[in-house]
Amino acid sequence: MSTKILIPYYSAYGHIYQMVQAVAEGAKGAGDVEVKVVKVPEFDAVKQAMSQQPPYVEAQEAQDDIPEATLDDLRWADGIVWGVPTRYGSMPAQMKQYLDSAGSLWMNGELEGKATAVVTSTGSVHGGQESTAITTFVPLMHFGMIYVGLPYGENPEQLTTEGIGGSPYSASTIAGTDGSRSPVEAELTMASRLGARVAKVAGALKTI
Ligand SMILES: Cc1cc2nc3c(=O)[nH]c(=O)nc-3n(C[C@H](O)[C@H](O)[C@H](O)COP(=O)(O)O)c2cc1C
Repeated sequence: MSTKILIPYYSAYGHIYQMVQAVAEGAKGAGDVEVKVVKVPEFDAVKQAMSQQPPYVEAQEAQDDIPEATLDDLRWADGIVWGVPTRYGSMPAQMKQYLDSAGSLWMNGELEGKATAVVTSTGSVHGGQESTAITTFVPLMHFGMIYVGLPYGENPEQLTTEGIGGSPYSASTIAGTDGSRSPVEAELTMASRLGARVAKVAGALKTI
């Protein structure tokens, strides 16, 4: 039976959306893998507040066809890669609301033993690349998931003094303080490798 990888994400301006597409490609390339990309619901208040901001409106329109994340998606998955842009050094409330809505799954241990990983994005180089991944790790441990990082051996791009994303804790990108930077090849490559790694780990865990 194929390994099922779920990629729930939130992306206001499209950077995380690009990164999770790379994760999906990597996961699909890892063998008999089925991938589902889903977006967590946006808040009405944010939709309204941003309705006159073209970068937000255009990025949302590009995601129109992506289905909204449900709790059954989490049940369906063997492995889950979360797409989590930074808000004040940690996850956005939209993503937290989705995690909080999964209380019944936590109570029933339904996510225990599933492989998991994080893809993140910040405005600036030091704006929370690592803190967002590490703080997202915390609820994932409460769910009993098995966290998959981004090893240096497989991702030598991390060994750099340049301002690019990627750390042992997560694949990541930098949006730029005005949002004008797009994910670069090295960041997309690391995201893709992370997708493949989670798919392989999730597949192996199914056999235990
Ligand atoms: C309310 C808010 C808080 C933010 N906080 C941070 C932050 O703490 N550090 C940072 O580098 N960028 C911060 N940003 C920038 C976002 O992280 C950036 O827009 C995002 O990573 C882009 O991803 P997206 O295009 O997928 O939405 C913040 C943006 C907003 C709207």
